[in-house]
Amino acid sequence: LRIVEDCGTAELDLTVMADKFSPNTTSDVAAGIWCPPRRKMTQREMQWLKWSHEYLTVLLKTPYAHEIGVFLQSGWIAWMHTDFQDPDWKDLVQGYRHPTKWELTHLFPEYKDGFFCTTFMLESRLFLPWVTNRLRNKAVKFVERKVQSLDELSLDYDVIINCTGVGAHDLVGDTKVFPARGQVIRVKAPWVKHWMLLEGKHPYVPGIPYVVGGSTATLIGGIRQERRWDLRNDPRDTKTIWNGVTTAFPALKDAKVIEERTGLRPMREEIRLERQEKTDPVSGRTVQVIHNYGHGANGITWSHGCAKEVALMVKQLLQEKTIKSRL
Ligand SMILES: Cc1cc2nc3c(=O)[nH]c(=O)nc-3n(C[C@H](O)[C@H](O)[C@H](O)COP(=O)(O)OP(=O)(O)OC[C@H]3O[C@@H](n4cnc5c(N)ncnc54)[C@H](O)[C@@H]3O)c2cc1C
Ligand SMILES: CC(C)C[C@@H](N)C(=O)O
Repeated sequence: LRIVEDCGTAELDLTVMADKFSPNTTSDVAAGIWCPPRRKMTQREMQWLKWSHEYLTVLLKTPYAHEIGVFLQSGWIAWMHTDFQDPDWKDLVQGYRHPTKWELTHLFPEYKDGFFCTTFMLESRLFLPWVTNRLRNKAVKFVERKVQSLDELSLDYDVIINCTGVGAHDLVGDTKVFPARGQVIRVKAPWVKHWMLLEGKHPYVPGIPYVVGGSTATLIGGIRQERRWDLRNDPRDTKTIWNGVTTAFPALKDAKVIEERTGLRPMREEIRLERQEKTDPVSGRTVQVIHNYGHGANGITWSHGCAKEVALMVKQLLQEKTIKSRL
């Protein structure tokens, strides 16, 4: 969508290729809260976050924001330790502050610190169908296909944008990418109006439970299993989620279950967003690859900022006239 909006379609013939489309992607499993990781950010990462935030600000003011899953929600991260450090992006979200004494005493007993803020929600299960329709209306093609190697595409396309998430591990043999398996339960609990995420080992709350209000359902979770690849819902994880969430937030005990989903967060030490020139081993034809994957537990948060940089790279390629038109 960013490429279409920033580069136009006049010069471009675009195809979106994937083995799974919405509602069957990792992004469809995500809660969709705009919350970056709490680590030191580079200047480039801060730029992506600013671009993402700006884009959501524009979407929020459209009359169809609610239909595409964009809205604001306030909430807390409660932190078990006293060493909590304010993140570099704290001024991008609204009203960032530490929890009050009342909140720590009554909402998050035993937790020591954390923060409260108001931030965006972007629900992929509503947003992705909207993007798909918009792209179809711009004559962008959609092809369901599993790609085994980028070489398969180098005869038919001038630019390949590799946004394969955890799939990049096999597709381009990037062993730095690995899954952090997550499982979530969508429940009917319209009384939940805030997100709450508990972090660190608590004396009696099991796991790392979280609750996030959505436009039609509330999402509860807290599973994070590194290097586990299977996508089936595991009843042991269901139990862990229920025990953690209902111990911390007893009002959820009677919430009706709508569905359970499992997804693989595409973990990588840093996001890979870079250009690479590839020469087809058989034909000798050169193709431009833009890699954009490895967004970890926060891919919805990064998405528009990274997409904007990809669009700038495509624009640059068009200016260099190194490509013709097929993406
Ligand atoms: C439980 C859970 C909760 C989360 N909550 C949040 C949240 O609240 N906020 C947030 O910012 N992030 C959250 N995330 C993280 C976020 O979901 C991911 O970072 C994001 O979805 C990654 O998006 P992606 O497009 O890179 O990957 P995906 O959504 O996995 O999309 C990759 C696409 O590439 C295709 N593909 C892969 N390999 C191939 C191949 N070889 N051939 C063809 N197609 C291929 C796939 O079929 C898919 O269509 C959460 C993740 C989980 C699991
Ligand atoms: C919903 C969020 C509080 C947590 C989400 N990023 C996850 O990876 O599960």
